Amino acid sequence: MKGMKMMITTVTANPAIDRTVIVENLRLGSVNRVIRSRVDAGGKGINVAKNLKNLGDEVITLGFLGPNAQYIIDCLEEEGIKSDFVKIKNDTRTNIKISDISRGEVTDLNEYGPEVSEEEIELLKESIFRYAEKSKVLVLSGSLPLGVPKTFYKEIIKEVKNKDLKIILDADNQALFYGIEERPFMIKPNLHELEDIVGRKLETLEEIIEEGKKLNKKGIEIVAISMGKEGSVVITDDAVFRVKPLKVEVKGTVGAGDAYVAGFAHGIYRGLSLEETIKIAAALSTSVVMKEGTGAGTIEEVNALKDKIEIERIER
Ligand SMILES: Nc1ncnc2c1ncn2[C@@H]1O[C@H](COP(=O)(O)OP(=O)(O)O)[C@@H](O)[C@H]1O
Ligand SMILES: O=P(O)(O)OC[C@H]1O[C@](O)(COP(=O)(O)O)[C@@H](O)[C@@H]1O
Repeated sequence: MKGMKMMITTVTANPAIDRTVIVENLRLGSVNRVIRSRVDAGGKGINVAKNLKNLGDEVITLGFLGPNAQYIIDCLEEEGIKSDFVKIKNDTRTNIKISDISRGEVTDLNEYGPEVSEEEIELLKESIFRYAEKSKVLVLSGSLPLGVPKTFYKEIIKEVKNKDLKIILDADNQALFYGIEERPFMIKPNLHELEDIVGRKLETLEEIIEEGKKLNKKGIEIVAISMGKEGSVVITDDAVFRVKPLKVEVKGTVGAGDAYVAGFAHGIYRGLSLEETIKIAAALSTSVVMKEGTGAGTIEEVNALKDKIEIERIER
């Protein structure tokens, strides 16, 4: 077993305590009553790890964690998820999610996150390098807290990239822009993030696919573009797939993108076919939108939804 790559590592540079408040007919500038509220351990890599643990994969999650974030550690321990965070001086952020059940909309108020020092950044980098050696899949997700250079993901990809380690990058803006330059194995921008990096609005599916293909041509093997209630498209060297959304009762969309990424990490880790992987990703993310708060999907939910996912091979 020595030297075998056994695990998936997820990185959350900017974890969050997600506080979801459920309201009816949110009125800005007025007093609103909160019907109920909940707190979840959040942040993209943490959510990916929660889904992967539910699917039975060997996963560890890394990142920065402030002195106020014992709650996150407790949640992860309770779910049996391994973690190895760099403990930092400043507090982890709290992200507020206002879920308006009358309109079926969630409004996210995401903080920038704590200021992180150069020494703390070095510690996380070293830790990622160490775990990458033992990993088959490395998931780099989410925003970067203050003080972390926008080239952070790019530098990591450059250092650890090799044919035995598949890197999934799920970031936005400059962190994604620079990260792409080192050609991770996969990226999963949502439509808005894709528009940000291409610098224009994309009105049609053809335009979206065109831009996805350009990214694939740069050497990114899987470009998955998620489009919320419109489903997703997946572009590889060999094919373009349109993944139809399922019509379900939506209770909260927070964590849907992370579940989608987890589905891919799972499929890649287990060597599943691309079509099976896409179905798992779509099923996991669908199960998350059917839950309040920052949800994660389960094996039972994936099994119940997976075969309902329709995938259309549109070209190549
Ligand atoms: N309203 C919705 N109805 C059904 N499925 C949804 C809905 N919103 C998201 N999803 C599922 O979750 C996936 C990821 O959602 P998306 O909102 O694009 O990600 P992100 O959270 O990264 O913005 C979609 O491709 C789809 O499978
Ligand atoms: O790191 P970012 O981009 O600020 O996003 C953090 C937020 O995104 C989440 O990870 C959810 O992400 P998705 O809805 O894209 O899956 C929350 O848990 C967290 O509050």
